[in-house]
Amino acid sequence: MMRARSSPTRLKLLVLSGPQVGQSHVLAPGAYRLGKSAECDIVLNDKAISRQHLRLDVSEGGVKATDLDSHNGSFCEGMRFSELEVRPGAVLRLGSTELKLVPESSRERVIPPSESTRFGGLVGTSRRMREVFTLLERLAPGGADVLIQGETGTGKELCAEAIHAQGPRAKGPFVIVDLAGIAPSLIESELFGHVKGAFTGAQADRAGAFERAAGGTVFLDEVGELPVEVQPRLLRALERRQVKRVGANDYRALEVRVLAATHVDLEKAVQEGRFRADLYHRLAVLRVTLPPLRERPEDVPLLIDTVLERLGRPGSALSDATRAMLLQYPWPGNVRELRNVVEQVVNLGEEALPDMGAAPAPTGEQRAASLDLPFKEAKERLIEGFERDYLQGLIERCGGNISRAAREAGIARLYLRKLLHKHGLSARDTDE
Ligand SMILES: Nc1ncnc2c1ncn2[C@@H]1O[C@H](COP(=O)(O)OP(=O)(O)OP(=O)(O)O)[C@@H](O)[C@H]1O
Repeated sequence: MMRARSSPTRLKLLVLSGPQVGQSHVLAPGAYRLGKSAECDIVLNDKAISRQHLRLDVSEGGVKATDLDSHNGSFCEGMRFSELEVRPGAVLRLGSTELKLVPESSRERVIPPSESTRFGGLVGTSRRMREVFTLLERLAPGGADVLIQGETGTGKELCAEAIHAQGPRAKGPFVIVDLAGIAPSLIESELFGHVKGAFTGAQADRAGAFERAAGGTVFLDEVGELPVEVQPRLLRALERRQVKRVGANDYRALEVRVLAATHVDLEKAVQEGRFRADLYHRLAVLRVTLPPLRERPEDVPLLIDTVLERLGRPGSALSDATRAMLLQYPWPGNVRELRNVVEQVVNLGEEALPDMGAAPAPTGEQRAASLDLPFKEAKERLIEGFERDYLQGLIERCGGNISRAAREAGIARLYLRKLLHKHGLSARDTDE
């Protein structure tokens, strides 16, 4: 096999299940054959795998997987494929063997997927979600603080509720603080409370969220929005389990579990100086990452049924054709968007489907395909794709700041917020 002398980001293949579970294979650039035959580069002794089952072509540009006409087929995220560009994080399944592509430096270990397809209100049949359930089953009863990461709509709040409900302080209060929805100047008092006269408008003593959550759990949503000057205070509260109201002199000891969630990459925020490294490390001791829905389409059918059940509607409320369409969609707004679409279809009928809003950005191939559609539909698709590309670039350029992005694009902030919402994108709505 040919190997290049060096490669910048090497990948490895982690065997998640099957007879070789726990093994890993570093993938230098080159071609690899996977199968039961001893002649293969990666031998997998799995009865349901063909002698020569799959080929992986690894180059610096990526990894291409080609099924070698195997008897039982090759699958990725529940779909059978004959040829596929595999991105890091993807899980391939051959027979009863699952293989995950991860960076070589990854310290990720094999997590056995939970037997259960739910944890509290969270449901999911995919391996990724059942791994999350295993972590949650281990973490929740201990009562430790947990950082929950995931894109918007992936279920972070639901996850926090479930950790609280299955933790030692389940009988205590569950207090939510949405840090993105509070003016930065009021955050400290919201969290820790204040004494009368501490600032203009502080007309009486007031307990903060930490005190109100005493004996229970405080959930800090969008913790990445915490102003830098308040960050040392949160760090102190986490380390010493005590808080001081704004304007007070004394600290009060608190028995409280702290759960925090973020949809932004906090590690990047640390590198950019927007988030303190010490606070990040304290928060990230125990982490749970909820995968985006587009990486686990196997979960879509159960999620649809769960939404229908919550609406008190039978599974037959959605036709097979609609279900098939929902399976194809990339869900930029994740489970929240799926829930909204199912509700819309149930209430307005299946003709509501073409107005699903956030159409995916069309690839070159899809753009060409849309030339076959009726003019109006083709035009709408292209515009949606353009909007999404434009907004993504804009938000990235403006560091996620809505005010700056609206100024740069020459549109009103409210309109920009609506557009972002429509496309399941998020940004910070703060005044600079
Ligand atoms: N795995 C899941 N199973 C069932 N329902 C889910 C799941 N994930 C999310 N939901 C539902 O999707 C909606 C959005 O979830 P939630 O509010 O917890 O997301 P979030 O990650 O906190 O979003 P944001 O970052 O925008 O605050 C809720 O209605 C929630 O009940």
